[in-house]
Amino acid sequence: MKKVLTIAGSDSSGGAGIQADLKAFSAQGVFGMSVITAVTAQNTQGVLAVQDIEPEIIAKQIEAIFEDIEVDAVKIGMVSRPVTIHTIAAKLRQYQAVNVVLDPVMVSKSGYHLLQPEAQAALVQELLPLAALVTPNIPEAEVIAGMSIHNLTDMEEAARRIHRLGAACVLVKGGHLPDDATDILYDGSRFEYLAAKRIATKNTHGTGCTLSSAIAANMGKGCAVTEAVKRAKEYITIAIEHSLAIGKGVGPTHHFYELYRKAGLE
Ligand SMILES: Nc1ncnc2c1ncn2[C@@H]1O[C@H](COP(=O)(O)OP(=O)(O)OP(=O)(O)O)[C@@H](O)[C@H]1O
Ligand SMILES: Cc1ncc(COP(=O)(O)O)c(N)n1
Repeated sequence: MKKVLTIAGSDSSGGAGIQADLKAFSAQGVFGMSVITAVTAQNTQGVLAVQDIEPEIIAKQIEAIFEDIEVDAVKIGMVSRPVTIHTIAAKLRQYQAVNVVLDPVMVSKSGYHLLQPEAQAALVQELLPLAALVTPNIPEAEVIAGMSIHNLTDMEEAARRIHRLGAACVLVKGGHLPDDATDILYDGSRFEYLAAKRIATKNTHGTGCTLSSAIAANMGKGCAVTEAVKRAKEYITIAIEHSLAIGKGVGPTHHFYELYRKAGLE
């Protein structure tokens, strides 16, 4: 079985972060492992509090895994602060981690700054060059590329700029634009459009976490980036179609729908 690691924050409500990542890994049939960077007290309505994990413990978690287990892919999510980023980058370089997918989480759907603004530069300088793929949403792509994005042409230009900053491939996600949910993948030479009809639901908590984890899982299974992104896009679309009206706010996606359907448990 392939073994895939998520380095991210814990979401107590189970819709985003580490919890979403591990559910997506299981649904994709890979063995999931986790390095927790921060513990958030969070639900479908917002983030109440965050406790960052000390860098020594983050480093030890990474060491514990890489010293013992072969890691087929790594997904990086919430990284909070500069010292967290330095620690993760140094350890991933030390262990020559492969198939690194970076979801540059900045602000939660509820508006909480999960990445301190002063950590943005470190994320770009230290984590982007380690990434086989980076998956910014529109606001994140705007910050990293230093431009505003209103349409698909702007998304292409942002992808070019982010590629120049050191990421091997860039997936700019269109979930935040008003039209169809079209994402654009750029590998430094060509653009690939991944289109899906916009699903009318408010329950999109953790969509970016789920997508990047499903991509990492498929890369861990040996897919090239384009194939991994195509499979993950199909997965996130089904997970949003069957998203769950849990809680009073923005509910989570439904990871196990496909498995339930196949087993006749729907
Ligand atoms: N309403 C929707 N219908 C269909 N697909 C959607 C919808 N909203 C988002 N998506 C898709 O979900 C994936 C995640 O995109 P999105 O832009 O929401 O990421 P994100 O903002 O990083 O997510 P999050 O911050 O919630 O983890 C993309 O493939 C996007 O196209
Ligand atoms: C621990 C953690 N990681 C990532 C997100 C982003 O997800 P969203 O934008 O849906 O709030 C989150 N809310 N919490």
